[in-house]
Amino acid sequence: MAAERLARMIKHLQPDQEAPGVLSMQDCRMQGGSPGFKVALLGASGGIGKPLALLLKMNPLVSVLHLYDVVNTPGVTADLSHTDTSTLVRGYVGKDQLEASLVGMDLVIIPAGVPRKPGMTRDDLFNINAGIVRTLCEGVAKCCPNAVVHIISNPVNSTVPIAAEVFKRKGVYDPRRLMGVTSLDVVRANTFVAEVLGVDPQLVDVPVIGGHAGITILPLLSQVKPAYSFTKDEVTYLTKRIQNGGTEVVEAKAGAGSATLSMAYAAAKFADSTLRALRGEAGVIQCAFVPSQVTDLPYFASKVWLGRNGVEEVLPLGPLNEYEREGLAKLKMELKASIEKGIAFVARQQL
Ligand SMILES: NC(=O)C1=CN([C@@H]2O[C@H](COP(=O)(O)OP(=O)(O)OC[C@H]3O[C@@H](n4cnc5c(N)ncnc54)[C@H](O)[C@@H]3O)[C@@H](O)[C@H]2O)C=CC1
Ligand SMILES: O=C([O-])CC(=O)C(=O)O
Repeated sequence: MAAERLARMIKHLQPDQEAPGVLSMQDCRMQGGSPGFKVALLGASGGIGKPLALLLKMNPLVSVLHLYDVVNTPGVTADLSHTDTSTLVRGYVGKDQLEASLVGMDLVIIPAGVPRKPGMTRDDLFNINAGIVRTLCEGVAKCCPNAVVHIISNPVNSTVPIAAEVFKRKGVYDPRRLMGVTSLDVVRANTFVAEVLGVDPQLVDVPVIGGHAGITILPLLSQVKPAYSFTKDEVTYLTKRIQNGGTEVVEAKAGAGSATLSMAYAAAKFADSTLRALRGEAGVIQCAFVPSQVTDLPYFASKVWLGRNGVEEVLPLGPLNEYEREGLAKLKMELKASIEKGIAFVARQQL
């Protein structure tokens, strides 16, 4: 049988090396294995990284998965490589291996960086995470400048502008290929709205716009699907709970970090949508924090149409009610400051 013949040809695969003198896993794929995308996960040993790596390895669209971190990727990779899905997983550890982890990648997902503890804002993470995102994006610019990049590291409202400025400085910027991951806000909104409506959350779709911190997270409950007319109290409760979802988890974890499992779930869904769109599937629409012209801010989260090139079109916000218009007016000042902080950070750097 073909599968047995291939199995005999692959004697033993170490995470980072192909067995000498036998067909490489890549060769085997070229002889009939499932084609797919090459995905790198930077920050793969962390609270988000590990479950996200598992979910990506279970995705048939991912043919090669590179796990990069400054610690522990050999163990994570060895463990994950024993799961019987066809995705080839390789591990890379330490900054000397960053470039090798990035060469040839189609999609790079970045959850590297420190998480919040109770009492902190996402902006309190800026001083550490800004430099991490900058360095990782320099690697992307050098080794896989055409890759789509998903930024998870907080504060997303600043780290996405940081990534963009790095790519601009390196001459590889394509706004269609840079996305801040805000899908957890949508996942939370769907869950909390479904609780109020008493329906399956999989049937609910709430667009969430703005950014990814506090009041910059603005659910558009007037556009919920299936259509529903919430009371004023329901709108206030749901909006605050969605805006506070991250803090709710940070407080419950009491110093042990922030959302990891729900974030991995949301990131895996967003990655799957992106890959389906890159493959040519029509009609893929998700919310993301992207370079945008739908408001007067240069970056904004809203529904985007994903396609073969990444973001094909940033969709208009649609009709907002008075509560949402007020929320939008309030969030813009905070979001503007966070965006400018990211841009100013890169302007001060020698890249
Ligand atoms: N966009 C969103 O909706 C969400 C964003 N986050 C953010 O994601 C980030 C990661 O969160 P967790 O996984 O819980 O944190 P964690 O501390 O568990 O894991 C972070 C990982 O990044 C690694 N790392 C640190 N510096 C690195 C570098 N220079 N290169 C590569 N890897 C590096 C660490 O070794 C660690 O394994 C945080 O900034 C957090 O605020 C968290 C939840 C939701
Ligand atoms: O709240 C945090 O620090 C992590 C995060 O972004 C979220 O859970 O939405």
